[in-house]
Amino acid sequence: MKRVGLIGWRGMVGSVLMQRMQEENDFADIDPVFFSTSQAGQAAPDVGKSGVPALKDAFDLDALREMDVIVTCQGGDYTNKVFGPLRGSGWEGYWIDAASALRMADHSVIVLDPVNRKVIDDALDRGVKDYIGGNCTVSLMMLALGGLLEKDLIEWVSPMTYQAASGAGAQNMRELLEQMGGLRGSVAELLDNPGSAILEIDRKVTETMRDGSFPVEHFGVPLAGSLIPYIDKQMDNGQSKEEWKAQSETNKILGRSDNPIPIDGICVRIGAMRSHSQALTIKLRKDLPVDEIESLLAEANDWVKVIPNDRDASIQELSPARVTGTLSVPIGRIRKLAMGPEYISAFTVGDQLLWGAAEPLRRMLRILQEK
Ligand SMILES: NC(=O)C1=CN([C@@H]2O[C@H](COP(=O)(O)OP(=O)(O)OC[C@H]3O[C@@H](n4cnc5c(N)ncnc54)[C@H](OP(=O)(O)O)[C@@H]3O)[C@@H](O)[C@H]2O)C=CC1
Ligand SMILES: N[C@@H](CC(=O)OP(=O)(O)O)C(=O)O
Repeated sequence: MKRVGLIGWRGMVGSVLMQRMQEENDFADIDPVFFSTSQAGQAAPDVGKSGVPALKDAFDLDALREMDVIVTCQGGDYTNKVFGPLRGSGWEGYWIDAASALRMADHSVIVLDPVNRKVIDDALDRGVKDYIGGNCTVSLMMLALGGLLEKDLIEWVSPMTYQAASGAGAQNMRELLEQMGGLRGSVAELLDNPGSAILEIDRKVTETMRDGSFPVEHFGVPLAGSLIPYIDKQMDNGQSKEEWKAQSETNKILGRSDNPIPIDGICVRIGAMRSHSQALTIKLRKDLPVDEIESLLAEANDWVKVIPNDRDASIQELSPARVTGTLSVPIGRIRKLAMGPEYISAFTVGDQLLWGAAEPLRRMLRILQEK
């Protein structure tokens, strides 16, 4: 049984990973060892197994070196600090990581096995040891478009995203709710009176949002009742780092970095809690009928679900409210665009903590166990 070191397991992504591993009974097949950067010595979480040691220090290279596999959701700073010295000390175990730090490294593979199992298997055969989860928006888009990507039917994609607060972290989710509550509170009396003027309500809400006491410590600006058209760092070419990831990561996942599919759009943070949505403009390599496109998409994997392009099905099925907490990746609003027969639209939604972060990692751990 493989000794698996788990780091970052009590964070937001890590907790979702733990929950999924328990649901799928993954702990039965591994020998888990839990680490912490701040709580070494405390009791390990109960995963229904005896003999699990107390939390080890996540910076203790000797303890880490004893692991056959390390799974970390602790974040890029931790990876940058520990990975180099650990490998430098001769450790040859498998490193599975949610953070972006090693994604584009030559020695790593980005894992999304329903889409790139072959790339993963080839890498395992070549002795690659570093397997990194993709960016949430990228993984969710690729699961949704798997059927078209597999058949190389996409010439280019422009994703315009509507990303949830969870992508920015736990504190940001809390801040979004504080902002929502603050806005509601500022007009409570007016709302209680059905006869009050809506423009007065609107004026007060806007005033509250712009007030210096409005909670914006984590987002920097209001998100509730507003949006933020920039995610991650600023790059010199005008893209945000989140926008840059779309093309670079997708093509690395597909193993076609030398013949990349152009993918570029604008990433926007909206006031959803933990599911990302994206509106896609796609240029196909040829004119395909919509029903054929839908069949290809629907057949690609067990999680994608094609939603008919009608109003009721779209508003019921294609929303964060519907998708959050599930592994389902619905895609709908598929239709030909006015630009020509090769141009189609689509809209897709997915839980960014499940398929967007935790699920590809636990599945990679499963793949290692099969080997
Ligand atoms: N948020 C996201 O959507 C995504 C995040 N990622 C990656 O995963 C990394 C971790 O993200 P995320 O899970 O959001 O980070 P969190 O901030 O939720 O957790 C990170 C670590 O903070 C420590 N911690 C301190 N106080 C607490 C507390 N009260 N509750 C829980 N943990 C606490 C824990 O480490 P310790 O036990 O050592 O103290 C924990 O592992 C990111 O940096 C990113 O690289 C990847 C994809 C998506
Ligand atoms: N940047 C993503 C979340 C994330 O953690 O992405 P990455 O794993 O690429 O750093 C978002 O804000 O929604």
